[in-house]
Amino acid sequence: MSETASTPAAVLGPDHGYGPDIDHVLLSEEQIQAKITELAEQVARDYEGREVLLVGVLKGAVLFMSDFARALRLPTQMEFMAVSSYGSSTSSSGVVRILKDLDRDISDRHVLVLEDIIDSGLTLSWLLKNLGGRRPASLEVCALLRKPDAIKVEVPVRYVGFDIPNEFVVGYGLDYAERYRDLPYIGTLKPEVYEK
Ligand SMILES: O=P(O)(O)OC[C@H]1O[C@H](OP(=O)(O)OP(=O)(O)O)[C@H](O)[C@@H]1O
Ligand code: HPA
Ligand SMILES: [Mg+2]
Repeated sequence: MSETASTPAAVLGPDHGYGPDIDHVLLSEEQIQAKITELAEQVARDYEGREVLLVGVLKGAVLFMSDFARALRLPTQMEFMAVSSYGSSTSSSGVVRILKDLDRDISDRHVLVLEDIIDSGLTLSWLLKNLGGRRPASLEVCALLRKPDAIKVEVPVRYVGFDIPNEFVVGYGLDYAERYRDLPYIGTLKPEVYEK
């Protein structure tokens, strides 16, 4: 579904005042929430009888983590790692920096990494190597979004919400220069926003 900037506010839902900056909505709040329910049901089936350790990749995955954890009907624990490779740019620097590491040892744990987006794949590829070295019992990825046409490094991903076109998107955790993370939907920005 692709809606235009003229989509009525009632359809878009709350936009926190960002509405004028949005070019078009790629995924509505309803589509995102329905997909999360679907992903959580699949994960609950696959991990039945095991305790899952959700590792949220900050900051982008913060909204996804909070909705996914509530939808997942399994006992889970949560850890967060903060990494950054984009800064204020719309393309990856390719250099992944750990801003905050996990608080606990993950050896022998069933780790499910929650990511908001796989774009070039550089962040996740680096992260999986890093976490894999800590000897978890299992290590899988659940990503809400993936851009198949932007991939530079193939990464094994067990669960994917949506494959999307190769456009820079914001909302539902995803930022441009730290803005728009709080939007409940995912959309693109008007070109003039980048020129500001
Ligand atoms: O596949 P890639 O090209 O590596 O891009 C994906 C990563 O980029 C974003 O994080 P970012 O570095 O912007 O940090 P943030 O989550 O704090 O916004 C996003 O949240 C992913 O972690
Ligand atoms: O399309 C994107 N939007 C926001 N942040 C991102 N980080 C990687 N890709 C994106
Ligand atoms: Mg970012």
